[in-house]
Amino acid sequence: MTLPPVLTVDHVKKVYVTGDRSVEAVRDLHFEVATGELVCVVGPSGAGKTTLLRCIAGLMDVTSGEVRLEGSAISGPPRGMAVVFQEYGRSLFPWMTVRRNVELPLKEKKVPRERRAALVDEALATVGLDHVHDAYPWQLSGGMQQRVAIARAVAYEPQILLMDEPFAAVDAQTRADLEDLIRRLWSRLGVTVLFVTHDIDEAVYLGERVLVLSNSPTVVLEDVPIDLPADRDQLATRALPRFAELRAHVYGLVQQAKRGVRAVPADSGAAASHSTAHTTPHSAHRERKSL
Ligand SMILES: Nc1ncnc2c1ncn2[C@@H]1O[C@H](COP(=O)(O)OP(=O)(O)OP(=O)(O)O)[C@@H](O)[C@H]1O
Repeated sequence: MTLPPVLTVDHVKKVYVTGDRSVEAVRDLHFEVATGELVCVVGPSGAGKTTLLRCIAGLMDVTSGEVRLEGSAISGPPRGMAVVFQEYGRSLFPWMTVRRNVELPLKEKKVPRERRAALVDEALATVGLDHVHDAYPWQLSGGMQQRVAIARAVAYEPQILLMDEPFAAVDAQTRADLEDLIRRLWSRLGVTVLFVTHDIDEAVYLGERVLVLSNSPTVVLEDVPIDLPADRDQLATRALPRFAELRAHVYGLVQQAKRGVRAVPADSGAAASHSTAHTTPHSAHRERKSL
């Protein structure tokens, strides 16, 4: 049985208009994300990745087309979404403790006090920060602050978690740890994740699918299924020949996108030619392990 899409991006177009100038950032983006999928989005700089995420998050109106969450059109920030941005320093309130930062959206959602406390405790424990409840964000490292931002998103119990370059500002080791944290959270909570990144290796390592965008005005150049085993490991997964094939395929697509290619033949790449060990989102769910 196929699950209905939790998210539908239905022929979305976005034109920025400033005075008498207009920029067509997104021309015609169309894709669906099924419940429980982890989908990564890559594309050249300026392809419209942030624009797309802001439209999905209801932070900006689309020019035409529609974004639907569980079949209902989005016309403002929907309750069922949480967003983690790159600038953790700006997304946390420096005058509030870690605990208060994580709790704030739950207060706004009118979650009762006891339930709030339980959700905050669990989220901070899940990201490995149960020892810093009373610290202030500025007392923590960059990687820890980004964990707080992730805990805040997770405590909110979103149907869909949007992430915009969330690890771009942390060091390589922390980045690898946070990637594994996202895989574990996704696996344990069954949350749907849409993850925007510049990093092709990261997209292939994390995703069950990678959407490669053309350059602006943007369309989906290719929707690449990532048929790697669901249980991922920074060393073993990245050493797989299939990982190298997929990385090369996505890299090639991004290079084409930079040159202005806007459509690729359906049977052109490694991704399409490999069918063994394919892990669908639903079979992946069955294989996932607990934290
Ligand atoms: N507020 C705005 N007003 C006018 N044009 C904008 C605005 N924001 C973005 N753009 C334009 O829209 C296009 C897409 O920008 P966007 O920031 O969404 O791309 P991106 O893929 O996220 O870029 P990057 O990877 O460099 O972060 C670019 O041409 C950009 O100049």
